[in-house]
Amino acid sequence: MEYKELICNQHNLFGTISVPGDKSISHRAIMFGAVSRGETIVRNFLFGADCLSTISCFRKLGVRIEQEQNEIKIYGEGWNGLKEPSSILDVGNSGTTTRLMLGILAGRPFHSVVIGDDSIAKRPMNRVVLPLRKMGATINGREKGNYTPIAIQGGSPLKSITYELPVASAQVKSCLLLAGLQADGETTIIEPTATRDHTERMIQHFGGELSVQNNRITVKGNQQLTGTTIDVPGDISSAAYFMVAAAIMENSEVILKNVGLNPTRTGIIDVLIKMGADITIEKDTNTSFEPVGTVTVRNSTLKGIEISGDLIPRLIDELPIIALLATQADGKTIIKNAEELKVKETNRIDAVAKELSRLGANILPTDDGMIITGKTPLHGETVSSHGDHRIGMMLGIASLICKDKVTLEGYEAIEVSYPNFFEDLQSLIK
Ligand SMILES: O=C(O)C1=C[C@@H](OP(=O)(O)O)[C@@H](O)[C@H](O)C1
Ligand SMILES: C=C(OP(=O)(O)O)C(=O)O
Repeated sequence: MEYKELICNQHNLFGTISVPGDKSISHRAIMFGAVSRGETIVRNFLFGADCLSTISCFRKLGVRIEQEQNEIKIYGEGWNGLKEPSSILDVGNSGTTTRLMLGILAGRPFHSVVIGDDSIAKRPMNRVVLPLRKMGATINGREKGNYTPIAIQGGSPLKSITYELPVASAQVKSCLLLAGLQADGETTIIEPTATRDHTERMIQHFGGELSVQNNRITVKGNQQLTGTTIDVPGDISSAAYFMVAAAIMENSEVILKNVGLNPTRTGIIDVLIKMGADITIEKDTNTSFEPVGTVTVRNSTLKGIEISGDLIPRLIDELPIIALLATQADGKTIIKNAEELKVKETNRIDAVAKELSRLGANILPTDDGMIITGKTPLHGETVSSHGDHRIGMMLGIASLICKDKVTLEGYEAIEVSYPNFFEDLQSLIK
């Protein structure tokens, strides 16, 4: 566990940055490139630990993936280009890699074993294992297949299904769409609430067929995809830390370029607007399959709001930094319907409440979210990332407004999605 003394007692943040590539899109670019025929070029790929785990797994599955300067080249040979791995597929800390890859492996005629770190070993896999078994895959694992290590044997032709998701999860939806692309017949996934649609966009970008009607997504089986070029937008989940920092620090203005503005991901912008933040959005015109633009945030007076319902999947990973934002807003912020936070890299309801309370925030964990009462001044303390990148970065921003020294335990966790987070933050401190 590494300790880092964080930057504290700052009053303004000023400048322009481009955050690194989107994590969800980077994972998918590797996976779709790997199962397509022909070359795929990925620009602005996120070189974070999670996406590197995806590359390492697909290399073990026999796919040639090369890094050339800042680009990744994937030499796909179609679904049949994947080969039985001779060693365990290690997903590290990445839930996205685990769940999406299982959807691909379910249709491949070989045996593989998937393992990850201690956090992955606690994250529920039944949400993908049960429907994949319905489609015909043989999956075994700890606690009847709910936890890694998981062994999967594909081979028998996959049966298409119509499946209503019990939880709003883009990972489960994507896993089943990836299996559905290899199945006989049409697979339909019904979502309770819209979740990020990067997989749907990517299927079409790689030349596949897909139809979306309201909350029903249908893919035809036995589809062969074709390699393409992907420009990964900047990750709005990473940009969120600087949006919040600029909103809560006196005399600040941060301009974020090339931020992904897919409407299934922009809940953080809706929240900032509703709380009274000074924020402007300028969409780029020459966007490809994912919208991007420039987001400018300046300091302003903020008020507490309720965050619940359909909004939750549109900002699920931003809730730790939104909790910090709420500590600097007047009145109560109530976060509801966010029980999914309990099964992320750590239990994010408990971790956020515990660490922000240590810094002096008034925050009450609830069964499906939290209640934050502001505005509270924050003070220095030793805090922990709980091995979770999003908690680590949220505390990195919190320390900026703490009066005195904050030490972060487990700061190496931020490698997962934003290896240069502290360097980029430092560049905005004037
Ligand atoms: O599909 C994806 O890329 C992701 C979906 C979300 O997870 P769930 O599908 O579990 O909600 C999100 O929390 C995760 O960071 C990335
Ligand atoms: C939950 C996250 O990722 P994953 O599920 O891929 O581990 C995240 O990045 O916040």
